[in-house]
Amino acid sequence: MSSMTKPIVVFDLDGTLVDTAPDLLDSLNHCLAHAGMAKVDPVALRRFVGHGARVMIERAFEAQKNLLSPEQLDWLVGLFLEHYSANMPGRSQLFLGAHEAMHRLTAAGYTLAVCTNKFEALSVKLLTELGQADRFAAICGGDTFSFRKPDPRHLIETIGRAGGDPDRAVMVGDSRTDIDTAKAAGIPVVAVDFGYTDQPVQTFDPSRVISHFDELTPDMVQDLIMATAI
Ligand SMILES: O=C(O)COP(=O)(O)O
Ligand SMILES: [Mg+2]
Repeated sequence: MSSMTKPIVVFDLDGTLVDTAPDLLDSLNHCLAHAGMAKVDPVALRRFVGHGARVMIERAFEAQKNLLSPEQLDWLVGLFLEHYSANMPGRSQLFLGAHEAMHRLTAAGYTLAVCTNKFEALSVKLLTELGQADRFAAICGGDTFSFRKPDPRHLIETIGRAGGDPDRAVMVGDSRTDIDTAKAAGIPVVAVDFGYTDQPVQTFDPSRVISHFDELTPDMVQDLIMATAI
């Protein structure tokens, strides 16, 4: 571990940094309407997100007993991407206090990065349109590598691209996927309880749970890194 390497905080995107659900829902419903299927409501969406657009669409169709062929799924993913990308940033906004929390961490000497199962191009575009992309030393999506969360390599390689050290890193996420990923990587994980999960995040035993970004302080992050450094 080099003393020159800055400690790093890696954020999940959908449901953690940015409240994207209204736009994901609009674009998913656009696909369902095209296929003559019923719309999904915001509560049901929570069961479908977390593993990228392809899995979201597949699960939404499965829930209506519609099993898609790979060709149909390809077509629907294309339809989704076109609609979602064209309407971006839509109603998506940073969660309350996220801006200030990132600013505090950067001022305290932390590197920031994003590790998301969203497509990389969509993630970069969304963060750019929200004026946030420049804060991050790396933005790695579900298609950046040949593996993605919950594979711990997605997190480890994101840290690598950002010039960080996995021994001085903390993950922040909203789902079981994020918590499992961080645990498998041996990295402490702060769970937000306002994101997209159909079970309470406490169920998955994260290192900490926060209900507002005001709670994510440099002191908390440092304590978590110190606790794993022994
Ligand atoms: O959009 C998804 O399904 C997952 O995205 P996330 O990894 O940023 O939560
Ligand atoms: Mg998420």
